[in-house]
Amino acid sequence: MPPGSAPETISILGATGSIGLSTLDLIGRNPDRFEVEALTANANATALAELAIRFRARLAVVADPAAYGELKAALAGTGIEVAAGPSAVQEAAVRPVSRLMAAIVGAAGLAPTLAAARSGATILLANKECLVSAGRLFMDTARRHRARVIPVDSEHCAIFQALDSNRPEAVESVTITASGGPFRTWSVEQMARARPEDALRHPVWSMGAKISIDSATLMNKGLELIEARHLFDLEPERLSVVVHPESIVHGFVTYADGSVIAQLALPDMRTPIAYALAWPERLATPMDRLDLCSVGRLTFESPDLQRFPALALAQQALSRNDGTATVLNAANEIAVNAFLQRRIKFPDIATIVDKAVSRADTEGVGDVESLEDAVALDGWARRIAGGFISGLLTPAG
Ligand SMILES: NC(=O)C1=CN([C@@H]2O[C@H](COP(=O)(O)OP(=O)(O)OC[C@H]3O[C@@H](n4cnc5c(N)ncnc54)[C@H](OP(=O)(O)O)[C@@H]3O)[C@@H](O)[C@H]2O)C=CC1
Ligand SMILES: CC(=O)[C@@H](O)[C@H](O)COP(=O)(O)O
Ligand SMILES: [Mn+2]
Repeated sequence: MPPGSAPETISILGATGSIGLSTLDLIGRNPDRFEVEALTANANATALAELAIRFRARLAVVADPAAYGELKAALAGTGIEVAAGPSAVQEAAVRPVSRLMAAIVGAAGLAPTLAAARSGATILLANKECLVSAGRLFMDTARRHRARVIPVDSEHCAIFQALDSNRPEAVESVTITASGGPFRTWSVEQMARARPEDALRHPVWSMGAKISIDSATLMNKGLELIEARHLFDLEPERLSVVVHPESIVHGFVTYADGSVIAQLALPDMRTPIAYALAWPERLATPMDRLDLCSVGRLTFESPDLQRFPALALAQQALSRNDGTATVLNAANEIAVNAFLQRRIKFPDIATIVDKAVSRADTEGVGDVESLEDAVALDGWARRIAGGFISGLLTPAG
């Protein structure tokens, strides 16, 4: 940023979460460079109010209307605007800002992030489910309204940096890495007994609960393949996953001449977030630097689709152009919640997603041409997955 420039304004959807807090950590370290416009959360009014005060936000919004009273009371006399409800989150998302961090977890992020795309915003996209649920619609909308989409997901930030935008035809393949999650070396029998606390213990990253469970099933990598397809407009055949337990290499692009361009960094989300906050500039970060001699060895292996069927399910959805990925995503959200509530076992997550996708196939999956299509298909898949969980439905009907 040139000296004397006005600060950039930033809004954060999902400010109280893991990505939201890491973003605010960087903003707090650069008070001359960034100002906060709007912060949103779901129901965590106390944490949101504290952040809004500390970062001098102009607006604080909770999606859950039941949390409005608590937020209003906590911000009384501060001059910070307060609002509640999904439509207020959407209004926060379209407030004019320099950059919008989209870090709501799950398909709940789709409507506000799509609204931001329609407003032509510069979107720092962490909310991968929005691209899984409605990737073509989202990217077409962004293109039509000249919204810029800068990836935040670590692998996609890596690919974004490794891609040569002048030579898209020279890209042979794109590979994203997976840590392998907490169960990388566990047998099927061990995984059948895995408890939520085991699955939440990620070996490398500290993240929110939903993405941590997705990492344990490897569904996260499947969602990321679909995310990459839409973000970079790549054919499914060019996309692959390699397991890399050290999580130092985040992704790489193989070019027609055999060159492989990778991005490496210690696993800390503040690095990709800093990249997105400053692109095309670079923001200084306070973390340790990668020292390859102290890391010593970088190892790689193929994902085991037998032990991790969720990845195989997502790979099948990757090559479909209809709403299969919308169904996969919604059923996964329901199954992950049920596992976290100890209502189902760990392997049931993939089984329920499989059953929901098969049911959609049998009934004929529609296309996702609009937000309404995505919301309807998402709702249908949630009901179907919920029915399977409750044992009310059988695969035959
Ligand atoms: N954490 C990470 O390191 C990474 C995360 N991502 C992606 O970023 C996104 C956020 O992940 P993460 O920060 O871990 O998630 P968290 O669970 O830590 O935070 C989620 C945020 O979304 C808010 N939220 C939850 N539900 C709703 C809703 N229905 N409406 C509005 N807001 C809601 C939460 O508010 P409240 O606190 O009130 O519940 C919270 O602010 C996900 O899509 C994830 O896949 C991608 C790469 C890495
Ligand atoms: C930090 C990040 O980008 C996560 O999506 C991460 O990739 C999760 O770890 P896994 O590689 O285990 O899924
Ligand atoms: Mn990732």
